[in-house]
Amino acid sequence: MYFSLATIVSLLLFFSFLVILVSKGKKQIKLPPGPWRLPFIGSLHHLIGRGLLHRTLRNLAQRYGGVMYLQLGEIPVVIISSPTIAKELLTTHDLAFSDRPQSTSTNIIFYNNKDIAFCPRDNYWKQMRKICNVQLLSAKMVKSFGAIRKDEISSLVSSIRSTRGPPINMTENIFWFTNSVTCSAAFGKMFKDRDEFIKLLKDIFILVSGFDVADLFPSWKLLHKLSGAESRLMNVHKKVDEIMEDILKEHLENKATRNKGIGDQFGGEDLVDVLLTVMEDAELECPITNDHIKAVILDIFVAGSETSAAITIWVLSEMMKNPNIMAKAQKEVRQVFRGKKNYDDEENLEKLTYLNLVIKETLRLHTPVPLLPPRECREQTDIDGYTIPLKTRILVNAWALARDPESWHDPESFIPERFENSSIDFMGNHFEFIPFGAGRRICPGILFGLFNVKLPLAELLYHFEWELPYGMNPKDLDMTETHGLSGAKQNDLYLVARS
Ligand code: HEM
Repeated sequence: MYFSLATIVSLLLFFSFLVILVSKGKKQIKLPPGPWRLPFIGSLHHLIGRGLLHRTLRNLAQRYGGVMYLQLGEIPVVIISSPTIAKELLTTHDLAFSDRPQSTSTNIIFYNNKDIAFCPRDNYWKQMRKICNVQLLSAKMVKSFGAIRKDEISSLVSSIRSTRGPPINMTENIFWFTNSVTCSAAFGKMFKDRDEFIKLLKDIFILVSGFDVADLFPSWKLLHKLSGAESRLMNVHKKVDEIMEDILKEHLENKATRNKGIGDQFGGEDLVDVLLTVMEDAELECPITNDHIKAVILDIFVAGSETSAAITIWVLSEMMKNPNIMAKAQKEVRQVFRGKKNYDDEENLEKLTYLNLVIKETLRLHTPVPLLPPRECREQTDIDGYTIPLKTRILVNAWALARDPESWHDPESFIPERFENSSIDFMGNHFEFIPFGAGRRICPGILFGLFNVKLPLAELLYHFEWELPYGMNPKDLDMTETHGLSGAKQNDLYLVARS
């Protein structure tokens, strides 16, 4: 059957007319403004090859506003860069925006997102957040890990003391410290595969925090295979799973012996013990299995260790760059600790007022998670006069909020004193400063993380004088941030320690 050209044109005109009529019948939605888009890739050309993502997004937001719309491949994304709009999103509309989108990498690593950080906001997430707040990361539990922290810090101090002269890779040492503390807290002191496990965690962090282009084209299944990322993820996952299975087996055997009253080979209760006890609770709304336990424990490592290590390294770097700040913080630590028999009691950390200001200012200037992990819109919502359609991904640029010139005086400079006599805190109430996020999804590990930052800093200031290697001028210290989604320092920090 053949149609003449005139018939085809008439049909096309008829259908276009129908489409216009139908769309006029629907309520018009007003998307937030954003840069121009290309077919297929959308706005990707505004981001690729333009440097660090959070900086590029801030530059675009300066042109298009605090709420900006991008089309990244097949994914609609809204970027929030204004404290007022962040507040509206994370308080008034938090319920609509507390879901997480699913991605291939987190699905593979976290046992089909059976963890807390990347799982959707469902009853399972609610149950696990509660267990996290009340048991795993409660103030009581975190304080009970004080002995582990003391042990690990004294190994770090001894190892630095024994170096006697040559530059020390502080980035590696601090990363090892935070992971060792987390390992002992999660698995107990007798964990035999610790070194292998910590190495694998580094790989996981790189794979999970990368910007995987394949995730932007979910319908192109082949792209995931071609990029090679999937097989790398499966490989690491398999190795980590074998180690974690062994840990669970050992803990179950230990629990059985303990129940028989034969004694405890592992020392006090660790996070795996707590989760195994939770697993036995027949009243749980969402029963948990070994995979859930493994996913939650991995979460604690991935979400907690790199962030704490990154911020500690930035504090050290900023103090090396600003010798006056270093001198003031060191004087305070020595005054507070001097003459005390138990100087390393963690209560003393609270008395380090100036060091706490330095940490706060570092969290502002070097936001460890510059773009908060993506949220997904679960119902169409109006924000600041614009419509955010269902399933849109939301990226809150916490880094941009912390440098917003309308909220901060001289935002690019490192000035710890700005927080003196200021009520601004990082508990998710001041939207110009949300290094731990805000709303229902706010970080549950703030206390655990802060102990892992304050303790090594205080001890390193107390025991050593610090110098840059090879007579380097503090002005020349490289402060470049890494690529990827973490805001860590790109190059390792090397320092010379004098006892
Ligand atoms: C300085 C250290 C840390 C920083 C800067 C940090 C930052 C963050 C941020 C920005 C989020 C996302 C919040 C949001 O979406 O609004 C988050 C979530 C999370 N963090 Fe932390 N974190 C730190 C330490 C820790 C530690 C030590 C742990 C565990 C021991 C931890 C466990 C988690 C978990 C489980 C989530 C997911 C929460 C959810 O989605 O419900 N974090 N963290």
